[in-house]
Amino acid sequence: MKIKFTKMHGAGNDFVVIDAINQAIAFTPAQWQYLADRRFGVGADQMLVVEKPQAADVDFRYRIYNSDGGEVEQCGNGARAFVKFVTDKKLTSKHAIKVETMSGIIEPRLEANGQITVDMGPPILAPEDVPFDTTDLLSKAEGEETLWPLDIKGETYWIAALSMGNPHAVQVVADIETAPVREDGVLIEHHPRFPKRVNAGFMQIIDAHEIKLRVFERGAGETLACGTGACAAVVSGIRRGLLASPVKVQTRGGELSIAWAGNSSSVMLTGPAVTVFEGEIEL
Ligand SMILES: N[C@@H](CCC[C@H](N)C(=O)O)C(=O)O
Repeated sequence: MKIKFTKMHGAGNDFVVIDAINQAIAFTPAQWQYLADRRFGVGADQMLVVEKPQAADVDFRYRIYNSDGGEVEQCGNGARAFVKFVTDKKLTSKHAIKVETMSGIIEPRLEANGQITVDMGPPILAPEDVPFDTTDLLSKAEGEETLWPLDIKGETYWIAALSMGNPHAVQVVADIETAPVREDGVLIEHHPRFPKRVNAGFMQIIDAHEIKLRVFERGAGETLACGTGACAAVVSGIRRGLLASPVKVQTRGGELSIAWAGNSSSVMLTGPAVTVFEGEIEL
């Protein structure tokens, strides 16, 4: 079976995007892994699938697969690539669309300057909904945020646990360049207190309106940028009293901007989306 795809990226977080409205697909986890493989396949952090919606009043269904082949709830950088893809392929004539995901509806829109803003919905803060197991843990409060101790290799890291539809553990580090993102990231991802695993974010505060961020993503390893990771880091920074909206997020792949008015308001993610090439692959 030959499949048409588009290779895209958002701040260096790269994607294989597949139109499943005009071609039928049903892949095994091994086939998703093959597509994501940088040597034997196309190469991507995530695969994004465009489907017809199931719910009423929604334009599309957006499905997301990590490079390990697992389907996940949300991908912020991918949402920007998604709206560029459906616009470029003329699957819609709208510049603002409603998209159904595993974790609810998000609303990406094309800005006049070519950037894309996504209404990612409100953050989910209750530990049981992240999900994060707090049994017998003693938390500490910082501003409005609750920080939890996480034991990694005999050391205690104080993390904020929150969800943007997908789970995140965010910690503040003094220097992003020397932070043990890969070594500790994989241990945090698989920590038994996160039953669905977790994306591990490491943020360095530059000032109230700017951070540097690296994320070790669940199911994909360290990526050049993580959109939901940027949302989670900024929400936790604002709740800790360290940041004020809007916040510029410097990642290794480019710049994102996050705005959040607090409480149950939506987190707004702005950044680029780029098409790299089109192709066809035999599966
Ligand atoms: N790169 C993404 C997040 C993709 C999913 C994540 N790895 C997970 O498993 O939750 C983003 O831009 O948000």
